[in-house]
Order: sequence, then C-alpha cells, then structure tokens
Amino acid sequence: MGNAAAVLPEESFKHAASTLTPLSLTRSTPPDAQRILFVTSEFTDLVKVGGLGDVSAALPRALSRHHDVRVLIPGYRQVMCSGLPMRVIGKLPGRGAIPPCLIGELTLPDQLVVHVVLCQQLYDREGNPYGDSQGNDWPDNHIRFARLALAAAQIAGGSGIRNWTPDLVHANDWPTGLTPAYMKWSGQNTPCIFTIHNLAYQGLCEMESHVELGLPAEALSPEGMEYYGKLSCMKAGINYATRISTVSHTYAHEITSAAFGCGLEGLLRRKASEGLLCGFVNGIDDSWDPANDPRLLQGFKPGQWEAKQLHARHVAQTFDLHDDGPLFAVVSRLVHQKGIDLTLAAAEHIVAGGGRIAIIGQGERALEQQVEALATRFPGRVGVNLTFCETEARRIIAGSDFLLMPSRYEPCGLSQSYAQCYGSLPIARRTGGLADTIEDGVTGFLFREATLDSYLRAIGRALNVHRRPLLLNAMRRKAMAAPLYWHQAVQPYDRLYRRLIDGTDAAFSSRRRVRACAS
Ligand SMILES: Nc1ncnc2c1ncn2[C@@H]1O[C@H](COP(=O)(O)OP(=O)(O)O[C@H]2O[C@H](CO)[C@@H](O)[C@H](O)[C@H]2O)[C@@H](O)[C@H]1O
Repeated sequence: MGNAAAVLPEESFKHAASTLTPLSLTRSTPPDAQRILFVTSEFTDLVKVGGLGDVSAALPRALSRHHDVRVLIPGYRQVMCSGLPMRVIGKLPGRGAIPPCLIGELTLPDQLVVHVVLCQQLYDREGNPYGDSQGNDWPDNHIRFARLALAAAQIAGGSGIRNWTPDLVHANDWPTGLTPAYMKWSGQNTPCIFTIHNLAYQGLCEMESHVELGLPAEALSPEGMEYYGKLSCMKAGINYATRISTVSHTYAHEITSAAFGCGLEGLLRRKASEGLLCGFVNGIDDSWDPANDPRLLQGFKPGQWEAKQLHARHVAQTFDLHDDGPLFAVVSRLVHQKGIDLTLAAAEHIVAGGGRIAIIGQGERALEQQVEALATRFPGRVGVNLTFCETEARRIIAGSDFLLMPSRYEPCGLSQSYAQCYGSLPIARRTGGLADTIEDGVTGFLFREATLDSYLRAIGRALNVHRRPLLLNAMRRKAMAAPLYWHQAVQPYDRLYRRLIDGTDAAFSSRRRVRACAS
C-alpha cells in the first residue's frame, strides 16, 4: 500500500481542490500529548446537519490543547468544494463490497488537521451527508459509512497515514459504529471510545448486507450487532467499543430505560452496570460570545439590552412581525424529537398572550408545511424561515426573549446553551441535557410532561417574568453566565483518554457510574 503523498488523480473528484501544499504542520502540543483520531460524519466548518457537526468541530479543537488530534470525515462534495488545498497521503483497501479509498489531508486555517476518506462513487453527491435534497436516505448508506469506519480501523492499524498511528480512536454516532468492530475483528487493542449523540438514529440495514460489509459470523448474533432481525451500526458501536459515552448525565441514565433506550436499553443497562457507560455534558465553542460575535449587528454584554432590542427589531423586519410583545424563537431541526407539534399547539396561546414567534429551521416536510400554515394563520405574530442560516439563527437568538425547546428527548442540546449565552431564556422539557443545563426559574424554564398543559404552564411563567423587567434582566444575567465552554467541558474526555491509553482505567469508578434505570 503506497503511503507516499500524491496529487489527487485526475479520475478522482472533479470538484476536488487539487492544489498541492507543503505539509508543514507544527502545532505545539504538550510533551505527554497522545495521538487521537476523531471520527465523525459531520464537521461544521465543512458540512453540518445538526449538533453533531458543532461538537465535532469544537471538541477536537479543545482537545488539541492537550493532544495531537486529527479528524476523519468522508469526502462529501461540500468537503471537496471547500476550496482548501487537499493532499492525497495514502490509500486503503476495500472489504466485501466496500470499495478501496484514498486518504486526503486538509489543514484548516487554525492548523487542525482533517483527514478525508476519498471515494467518489460513495460521496460525490448532491444533498446532505445522509440523503438527497428530497430528504430520502441514500440506499447505500451502510456501505458509505462502513467505508468511513473501516478507514478509521485501518488507520488505527497503521495504514493510510505515514508516521502517524493513533493511540486512541474516538468514534461518534451510528455512522462510525462499525469502527470499534472492524478494529476488534482485525485483532487491534487500541482503545476506542464510542459517543452516542442520538440513540434514535441507529443505522439499520438488512441482515443480507453482511456480505457487502465483510462481517464475520459473530456479528450476526444478538451478542454482535443483530437487532430485531436487522443489523445495527449503533449496536456495533456500543458492543465493541472500549467505553461508551453520551452527551449528558441525564441522557446516560435515561437510555438505560425502555422509554428512551430504543430497544438497546438491556445492553446499555449491562454496560452501565459494568461501569462502561458515562455521560459528559457538551460544551459550546468560543464563537458564542455575544460581545465578540461578528455575525451580530451589534455585540453586547450583560446589561447592554439595547443591543437585544436592535436584534429584536431586525427579526421583526425580516419575519414581517409587529414590533410589540415578547419574542419567542424556534431555532431547530424540524423533527418529531424537538416537539415542534407542541409548539404548533401552543402558538395560539402565545399569540393570545401578546407574544410573537420567529421560527427558523428545516426538516420533515409535513412539519415544514404546518409551521408555514401557522404563519399564514397569524400574520404579524408568527414568522417562518425554512432555511438553515447560521447568521440569521444567531441574530434571532440574540433578539429573542425566550427560546422554545419542548423536546420529547434531548441527548444534550446545544441551542438552549446558545440561547442562554445571548440572554434568551430557554423554555424546555426536563429531559436529557436540558435538565442538566437549565436551572428552572433561574436560567430558564423547565416543564416535566410532554403535554400541552405542562408546556403552557412554563410559557405562562415566562410571560409573567417578561412583565417584570427587573426579574427578566436578572434571569438574563444568570443565563448568560451559565453555559459551559469546551475548554471546561473537555476535561472529562481528557482524563478518560489518558486512563484508557495508560491502562489505568479498569472501568468508570462506582461513584461516577451511571445508575441504570430500573426498566
Ligand atoms: N435553521 C437553522 N439555522 C441554523 N442553525 C440551525 C438551524 N436549525 C438548527 N440549527 C443548529 O443546529 C444545531 C442543533 O443542535 P442540537 O444539539 O440542539 O440538536 P441535534 O438534534 O441536531 O443534535 C444531536 O447531537 C447533539 C450533539 O451532541 C446533541 O446536543 C443533541 O441533543 C442531539 O439531538 C445548533 O447548532 C442549532 O443552532
């Protein structure tokens, strides 16, 4: 296998940025830094669908103060069109129906190294990482992401990148679930952490796909990755990783119950009882600083509320809303998980209470149509923008008084923390990371049941606070100080990496163990 640097071959992506750049990579890392390969299907700098992209861009950067971290992503069209110079540094063989690939390397302006799995037939497509522009999943997703996972395992085994083999692999969500499995089946003992960002997306495929994926017989049993007659990439990640983490303490506990475990609660309960499952709350990246955000019309600090009013006027103009009344924001993927139907039902009460609602998001077509219909029903009071626009999202958050987040479940959630940073008080369900990051009545409002009544009570409390400016501003100040930034949130990952690499981590100590739910 040739590992020498090469220019992208002509038959490779026609969209590729094929300029050769000298490889001069000298990030200063501490002497005890370990080599970490962070494997992900989204990376916000280049391609993002949701929160996984944000975490994948921020966590490796925060980790790179402590370690030599490299990110591995598929070479989607968005990645190849990024305009960043790409070097081809190696190639890797296929397995079953998984085609061979090249390994590319990008160095981002801040020197973070991103390795790219180059395989035109799998990744050079219109649409997002998981499906076409009509929202249909790609039928060969199992092969597309098995290619990513296999590349990670091969790199961990010493192939693909010359003079760089990771001491630890960190895989994320189902698209990377086969990573620890391929590592194990090739006899490697490099530790692999698997982080669950959202258990509900499992990456299922038919049993017959085992030939295409080159799976050994043991994979096909319930002790492997069999899941109710199918194959589950999520289950592979949970079963074969050295340790499993998820993105909040409460979600780590919740997924051991039937209500949140998506059929994997038994396995997760066992992992929790063995001390192999933990929850680390996500941080947010430093760009979420209202005083220094170039995407805002005017920066602000706690107390400089006139800048919030400026953004509220901007939102009113762009969403065709009246100028008066508390402003509620929805910045969300429009999917069932996020409880959008509850907000649709609550909207008439918010409007009757004098409120206005600005919704920005994309997602399930039926929900998109329903939010559009809501705006038609309440002109001047409800405005909708069915796009994904980071700048507008930030301005809406900055201008709003409240962020609506009635999620049915929420592994961690980032939007509530973004809102807190910008002095917008989240109104959210007491579940997952929402319960861990919002202090009820202090830095936001929580409600327990996924019912309209319960939600409306929280909205009513928020409206009461809005009528008392002193109290509102006091809550805003507390909210702005609440979120955890990644340089703080990274600590438990750093400690776990070190324990796994030096072999001192028998399992999570009983004090830190996730208490498994009873059912
Ligand atoms: N129209 C729009 N325009 C611009 N930006 C938009 C947008 N709609 C949504 N976003 C952004 O998308 C991201 C959503 O992040 P979340 O963590 O809230 O949810 P998501 O369900 O995608 O992530 C999953 O993974 C993350 C990461 O671990 C977990 O926090 C979460 O609970 C889990 O469901 C935020 O950055 C938000 O601002």
